[in-house]
Amino acid sequence: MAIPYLPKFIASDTSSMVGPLLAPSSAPLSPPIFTQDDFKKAAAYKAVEFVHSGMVLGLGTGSTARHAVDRIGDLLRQGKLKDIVGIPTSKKTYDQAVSLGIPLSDLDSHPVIDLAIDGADEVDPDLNLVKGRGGSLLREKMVECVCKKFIVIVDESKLVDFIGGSGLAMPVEVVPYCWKFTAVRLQNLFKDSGCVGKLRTVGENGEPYVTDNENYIVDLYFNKDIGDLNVASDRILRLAGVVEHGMFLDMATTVIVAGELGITIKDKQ
Ligand SMILES: O=C[C@H](O)[C@H](O)[C@H](O)COP(=O)(O)O
Repeated sequence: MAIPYLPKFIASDTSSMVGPLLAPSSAPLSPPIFTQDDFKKAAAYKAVEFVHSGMVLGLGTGSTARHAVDRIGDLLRQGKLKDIVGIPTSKKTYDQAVSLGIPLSDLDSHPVIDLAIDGADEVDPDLNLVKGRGGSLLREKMVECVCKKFIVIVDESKLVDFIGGSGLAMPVEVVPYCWKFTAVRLQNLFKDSGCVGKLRTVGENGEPYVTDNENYIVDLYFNKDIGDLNVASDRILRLAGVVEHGMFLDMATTVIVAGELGITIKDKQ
């Protein structure tokens, strides 16, 4: 069901809206132009409506999740939310939450989480996800697999017909030791899907990207559907040297999608 969201969204925060939304009413009527970031923010704000005082919250990572974390910080500052405990899913989110004064803890002290809100790189029709293109998949999965409710927030560009369907990376976190050996083994698992595995690098010299957990990431690219996702997951996780992969299967309880037509809320059946 598509819910018209723009009037509420505009009313809640106009400070970062693009020009046409702020045009005076006397201006000639033209269709509002929304950026992808506007959609991310709209989805994030809608998700934060599910947050209640006293909750233990998984705080996601990425350009969409950071809007949710900002919003939670705002509501705490305004006194509209109280007694929140945040469990950040990355060092970056930890820093953001600290800067906003959100009280934080970890899974050792809070092994059960009421609600997590996070972005995703791909969402398939069954609400399976690809996550980790920002490199935070391991901590995200650790936090989000112990949530009573996991709300995923995306703009409509993240919807795919099948996992891998965007043609972009499905990240796998691997230990640095003999990463090439592991990358080749990963690639060989999915030969039939034309899999290519590439070490994620940063900077001009192509240094390996290092995760918060001091590991590397091998990005897998497919040119075909990889078939049964649970089988694929098991095969990846059985390889020594693999720490975790970015397929989040059967974990999302709700996906909030923002796009040209408004906000759509999809609940896990
Ligand atoms: O590692 C990064 C996370 O999984 C992000 O949640 C995911 O990549 C989506 O990020 P963004 O909201 O920036 O598209």
